[in-house]
Amino acid sequence: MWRDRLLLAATFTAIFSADLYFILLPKLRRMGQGSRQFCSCGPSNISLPGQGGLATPHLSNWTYVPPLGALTTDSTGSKLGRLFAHPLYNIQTPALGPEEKLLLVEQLMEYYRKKMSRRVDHSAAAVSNISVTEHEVTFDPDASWLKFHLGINRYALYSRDDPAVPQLLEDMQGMAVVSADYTQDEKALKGVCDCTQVVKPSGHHLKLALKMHNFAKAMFKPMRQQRDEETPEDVFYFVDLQRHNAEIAAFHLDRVLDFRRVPPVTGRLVNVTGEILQVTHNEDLRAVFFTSPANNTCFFAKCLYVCKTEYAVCGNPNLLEGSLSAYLPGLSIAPRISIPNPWIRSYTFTGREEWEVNPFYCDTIKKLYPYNSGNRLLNIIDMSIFDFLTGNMDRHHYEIFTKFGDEGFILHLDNARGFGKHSHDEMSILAPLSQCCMIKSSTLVRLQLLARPEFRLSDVMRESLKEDPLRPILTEPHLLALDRRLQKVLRVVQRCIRRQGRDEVVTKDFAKSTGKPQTATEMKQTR
Ligand SMILES: Nc1ncnc2c1ncn2[C@@H]1O[C@H](COP(=O)(O)OP(=O)(O)OP(=O)(O)O)[C@@H](O)[C@H]1O
Ligand SMILES: [Mn+2]
Repeated sequence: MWRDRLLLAATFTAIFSADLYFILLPKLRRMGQGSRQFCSCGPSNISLPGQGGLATPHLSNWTYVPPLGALTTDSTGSKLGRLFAHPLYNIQTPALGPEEKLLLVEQLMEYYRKKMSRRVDHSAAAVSNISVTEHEVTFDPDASWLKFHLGINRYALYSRDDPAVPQLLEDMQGMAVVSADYTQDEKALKGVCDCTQVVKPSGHHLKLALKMHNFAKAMFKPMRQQRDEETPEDVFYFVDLQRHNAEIAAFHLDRVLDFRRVPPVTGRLVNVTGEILQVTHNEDLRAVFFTSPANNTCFFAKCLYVCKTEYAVCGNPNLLEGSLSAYLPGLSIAPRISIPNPWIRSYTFTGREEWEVNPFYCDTIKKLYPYNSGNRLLNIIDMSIFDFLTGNMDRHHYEIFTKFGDEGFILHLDNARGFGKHSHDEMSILAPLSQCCMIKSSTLVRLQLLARPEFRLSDVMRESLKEDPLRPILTEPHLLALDRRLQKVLRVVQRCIRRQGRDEVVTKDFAKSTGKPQTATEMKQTR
């Protein structure tokens, strides 16, 4: 009996020691290593992309800093908070030299001071013949939109913890609108569309530039479709409506993916009478306003095939939902060029582009400047993943800032044709990825993270979109489609790896561009 007890005690001690040695101790050691790995006290050795191209700097230069700001805290067990606190989302770029910033403070202030003085002259002249509500405009050098402009650098439009971004979203939601006008591209068009072509030249959509009382400017796209309406099957992507909620959701998705290539976008209820009709100096814009039989104030786009009143948008009776996208710095101070997407679609009923019929299309592209070196092709592939997730087939061009030359990031502007069909995944949008079989390592690890249940893409997007005043921005089926599509992206990558090997497919954020940065003229010649 006594011997039995001794035997039992000895057995338990042995089991406990084995457990301690083989399981608990290694676990503790791993935890210890883990906290050292991501500490802010020295160079990081995260097993992530290692080589660092120009648009993704070398990791040994990057340091982990604890998350900052309301967007990144995790006091309530939020998945988004945990995502943004993850080491992958806290790798800081090295200190930026003046050449790596888009704008210099003095240059920007001077530019806007001049613009302000011109505005005073203009409004004084304009009041004489039309009754426009004149609002006070004040130039605030500390305004969030100026801080956003000043934060743009060669890596992204804003940094993760930049407090100017949430501030800018808040300002765009609540500030008084002091003027409204057509956007530049719409003015260039002067309401004319060539209807012999299926594709309009540009910008026949209802979109306006709104200016706030602190001189902030935003592009307004009104609501044209209910959240739960799906694009009918027989509608071509190029005649599909633009969706204000797609613009908003795309900004959030781009931030969740950590690209930061979409300017900040927020939803807002706009008073079409008080904040557009009564503050515009543009006679053409005033002329497209009318009152509907239901006594709602409406306006329509001045273009041949959407100028009819049945295509108008109406307030209820004055309030209308829309997206507001923060303007980028003007082209005269921060020039950008627009480059045709190599995977452009034909924009006709019958046409086929080469990429649709030639499975080796990418081999040709890889040899062509500027896709033959640097990050450009990988950035196009990032963009195709982004567009596939939203279902946007309308990426005919992309824009880059000329200042950063070939190594600059690609702007993801105009996302309004995404989120049209939740029940369909348009695999052809992924053609750059599936045909080139290349992906940045940094993009892949983030996608893998977002596929895990603890960070599930639909969950972090649902949470992020709750911050918008027009919530809910996406219906549940659209949110769930994001998870399904993410799995499809990962499957395409897996297939590539199986065929070609990991080293060929997963690019360690790419080698440096071999050539010197090109001038704008050189770049234009290649278009
Ligand atoms: N946030 C922004 N700041 C500054 N310019 C912008 C911004 N968003 C868009 N633009 C400019 O306005 C142009 C038209 O915008 P957008 O593409 O969103 O409208 P669109 O009606 O779909 O035009 P298009 O038919 O040319 O695609 C863009 O190509 C871009 O140059
Ligand atoms: Mn467009």
